[in-house]
Amino acid sequence: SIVWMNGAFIDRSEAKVDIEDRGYQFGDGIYEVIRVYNGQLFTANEHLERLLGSGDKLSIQIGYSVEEFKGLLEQLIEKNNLETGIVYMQVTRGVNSRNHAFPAEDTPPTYIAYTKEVARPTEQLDNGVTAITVEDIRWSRCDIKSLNLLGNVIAKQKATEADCYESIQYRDLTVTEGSSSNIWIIKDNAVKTHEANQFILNGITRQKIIELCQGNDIEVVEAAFTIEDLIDADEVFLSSTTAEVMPIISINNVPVGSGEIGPVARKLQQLFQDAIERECNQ
Ligand SMILES: Cc1ncc(COP(=O)(O)O)c(CN[C@@H]2CONC2=O)c1O
Repeated sequence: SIVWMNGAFIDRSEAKVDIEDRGYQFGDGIYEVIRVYNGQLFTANEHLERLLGSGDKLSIQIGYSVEEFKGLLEQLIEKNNLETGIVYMQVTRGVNSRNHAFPAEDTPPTYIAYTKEVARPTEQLDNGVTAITVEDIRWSRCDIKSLNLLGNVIAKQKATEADCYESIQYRDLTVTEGSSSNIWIIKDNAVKTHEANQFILNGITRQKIIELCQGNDIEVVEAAFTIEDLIDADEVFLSSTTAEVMPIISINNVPVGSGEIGPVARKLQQLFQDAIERECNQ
């Protein structure tokens, strides 16, 4: 397959990273995962705006505009004949002899983008998934989509070891987000999710769901909720670029609500599907 690396389209086998790349040595970089349906990028502008925003927050000098990146990613999708999948895109602070402090400002970032076939998780979307709760041990800049993912990796590993799909993280007793997703509860027909601050990633899917709620008379509140609220919810679901609107039917082996996927999650799945069809004329 073809990857885009540092301005050139090359074969995947030629893509090499220097042993002193700061992404490799410090996790000093940022990334995005963008969905492709029907051979078309979905919510690319939002993802690429967030990528540039992550660069600003870390003072990584990104040398491409949203439009320039979008053009390159469309070429990459074309070259790999990608129909349904993702584009993984990453920018690090570049290569320099190992030193914690930033290298000279004119050090070129390392850019990589590659495609991957990823089917829609239809079985899980139809039947729901399971989750466990784990303490959120991450740093306090989770709003930056950085390569510093060890806290997320450990949380996801715990879910996997428990034969679950996701870990629901909490700080003190407040639910923050999943290891690679945002978390939502529904109680008395009101949808609630953690506010977008430094303790969660402001998911693009999260933003789309809020938009869909507001446009379809579904009450939605961006506010923190506790583990208690989670256990007491009528419905729970997670959201991410790859998981879409993913119902959670049990948490720590306890069924959520009736144990069946609820009507609000079903409605949001339909609205999200409609949004995909509109944008990717699927
Ligand atoms: C920590 C975290 N929170 C929330 C989300 C959801 O954000 P989006 O709605 O913008 O996807 C992600 C997605 N992480 C990407 C998405 O898929 N795989 C990943 O690592 C994430 O890693």
